[in-house]
Amino acid sequence: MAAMDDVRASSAWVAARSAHVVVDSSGIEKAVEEIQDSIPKVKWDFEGIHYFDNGPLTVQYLFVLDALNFCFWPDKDLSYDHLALGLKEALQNDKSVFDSDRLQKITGPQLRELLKWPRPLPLENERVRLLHEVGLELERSFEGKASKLVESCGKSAANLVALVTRHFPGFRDHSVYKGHQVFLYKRAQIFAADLWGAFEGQGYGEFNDISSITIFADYIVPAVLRQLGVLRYSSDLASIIEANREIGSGSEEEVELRACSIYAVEKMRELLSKKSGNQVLSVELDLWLWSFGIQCQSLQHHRTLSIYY
Ligand SMILES: Nc1nc2c(c(CN[C@H]3C=C[C@H](O)[C@@H]3O)cn2[C@@H]2O[C@H](COP(=O)(O)O)[C@@H](O)[C@H]2O)c(=O)[nH]1
Repeated sequence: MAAMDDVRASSAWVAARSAHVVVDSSGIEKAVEEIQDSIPKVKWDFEGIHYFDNGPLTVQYLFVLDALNFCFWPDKDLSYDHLALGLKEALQNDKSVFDSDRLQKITGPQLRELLKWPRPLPLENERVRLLHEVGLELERSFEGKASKLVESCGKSAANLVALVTRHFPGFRDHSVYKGHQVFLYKRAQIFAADLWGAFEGQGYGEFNDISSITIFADYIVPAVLRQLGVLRYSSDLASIIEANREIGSGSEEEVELRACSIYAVEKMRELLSKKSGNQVLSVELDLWLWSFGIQCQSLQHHRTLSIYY
């Protein structure tokens, strides 16, 4: 559980000292009141864009997908959907496309071609480097297979997050805030959640501690939480976001946006279980918040160049 305790404790630490973002407890009460009778259930892959064959190749696909699941906004026409669908089609055309030896050799133009994207991808060199890292470490420690990585976590999502962040530096999503190390682990956690969602809690998606996962702090969820009145921003931060000005990776503003989102949803979750007596999963709340966010055209989000989300 240690990896998930780190995420919860360090997010709470930030929320207690946050200057630019406020978690509004009356906003939480209101949001919870609205959804307590029926938390809107959103089906994983509601978009119908992911590869799924119920076997190890799906695990390889999801790991590659989540290795690249970040920073789409610098290209206004690009979104997560293009990535999920592009990788799915690439795999359908060539079952060995994500073999670890091929990942280690992939180039920017090849990745672009796989995704049928006509111009360089945002942070393309980093995306390529991360695929090389994934290929190399999978080969070195897991017989080239992401499915072996998942098999070695003993049906624990928290172990999987710990294992992924230990072996793959590109997944070590953390910052230092006011001298304190803060763990957010967005892509490592979403990998566990994607397995759970895709395999419907069975086989490679069976985790006996899926409730230990938090939400995935990206650039959509904070914007939704703000819209719901759960988060409030300082006027300076609000005007930076409104003007589409970039926020530096690791800046106090950026860490607060992400950590306060995790903390606020944990609070929502506590309140929901207190009121209904049922345990609510962060994974479910995340998917509801995120799917609401991407369907909301007018939602403005913060812009940070980051490989983590
Ligand atoms: N919190 C959270 N963030 C998520 C996802 C997903 C996709 N999850 C899949 C799993 C099952 C579903 O069926 C989904 O397809 C992507 N993102 C993040 O959003 C941003 C992309 O935005 P835009 O540029 O507009 O496409 C980017 O930071 C990306 O990393 C999620 O579920 N939760």
